[in-house]
Amino acid sequence: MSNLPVLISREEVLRLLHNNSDLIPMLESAMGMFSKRNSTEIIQPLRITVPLQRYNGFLGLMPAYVVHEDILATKMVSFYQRDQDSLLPAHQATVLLFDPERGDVKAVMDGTAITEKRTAAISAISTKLLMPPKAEVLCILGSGGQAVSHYEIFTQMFFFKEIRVWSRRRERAEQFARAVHGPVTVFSSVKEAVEGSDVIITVTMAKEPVLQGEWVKPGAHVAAVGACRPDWRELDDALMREAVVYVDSREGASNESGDIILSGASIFAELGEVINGTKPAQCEKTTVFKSLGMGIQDAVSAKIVFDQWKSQQ
Ligand SMILES: NC(=O)C1=CN([C@@H]2O[C@H](COP(=O)(O)OP(=O)(O)OC[C@H]3O[C@@H](n4cnc5c(N)ncnc54)[C@H](O)[C@@H]3O)[C@@H](O)[C@H]2O)C=CC1
Ligand SMILES: O=C(O)C1=NCCCC1
Repeated sequence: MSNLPVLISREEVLRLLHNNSDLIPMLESAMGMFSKRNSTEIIQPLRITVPLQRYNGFLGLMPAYVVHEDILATKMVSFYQRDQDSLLPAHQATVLLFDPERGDVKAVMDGTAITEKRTAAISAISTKLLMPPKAEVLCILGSGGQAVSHYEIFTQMFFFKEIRVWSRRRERAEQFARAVHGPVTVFSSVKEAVEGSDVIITVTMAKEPVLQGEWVKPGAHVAAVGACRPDWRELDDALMREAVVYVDSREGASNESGDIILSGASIFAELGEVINGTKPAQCEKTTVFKSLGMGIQDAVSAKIVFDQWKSQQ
């Protein structure tokens, strides 16, 4: 009979991934491996998304097998476009980590925390590779869970002289500023927040563009994390067409990103190709990294959490 899986809570996942020195190198290694398209090394089908039209939401299923590390996992994530006043969460996820040989589930862990941490870590990798030299001003558009996790890892990994935040409701941006452990300036308009910024992170639930290319400083890097449906946008056509566009996965971006599909922008490279050195990082140009999220990112993060958790029992 198989053993019962262990349950790892949100608090434990956050604690085990906080400041974890394995997260960035393991994500980079998996992304690089993915971009080699060697199907004996990485198996990751396109995300299955089940629309929940009645509730304005989706259920995403994200299985992945990282063969060289022998990590088999799947994430189930629900996400909803809620009314501004709704008290229900926008995202909830669970990750199942399997024993690939036996086929049983070793751990069931909070996937919402994994999603927050790994998505921010991937944006930080894109920024490390693609930001202009001497980047001084960071701008965050949005003030939810991803905004917080991005603030945390970006302040750990980089030094910005100024960090700005904008949110649809100013009081939410002020709430964010009180919640994070460090300086941040609240802006009331996207244009003012963005102008002069060297790195811009978009972490909104917008369906229409919030960021316009004409506001973006030439040479800036944009880590675009929201708008994960083929008809949703965060960035306008001008930005998508003028910038050099990088993605996490060509298949994911071509199927799921409204910013790419609707603007007709061409994809220059995957992040993994830059990591592998097979495509250049065009830091002198305006760059957009369009992130959709990948099962391998969850699998690698779940393995780190499980190994750390086990070592502390
Ligand atoms: N690329 C990836 O791997 C992942 C992407 N995401 C996406 O990142 C985005 C942020 O996620 P969370 O912070 O977890 O969500 P959240 O619900 O905690 O925060 C969303 C933020 O967007 C703002 N917002 C909502 N509608 C807006 C609109 N029409 N215009 C401007 N701002 C609006 C909200 O005020 C809030 O500040 C979402 O689009 C989510 O689907 C989430 C997880 C992984
Ligand atoms: O990768 C993920 O996890 C998600 N991506 C897009 C939206 C919801 C969660």
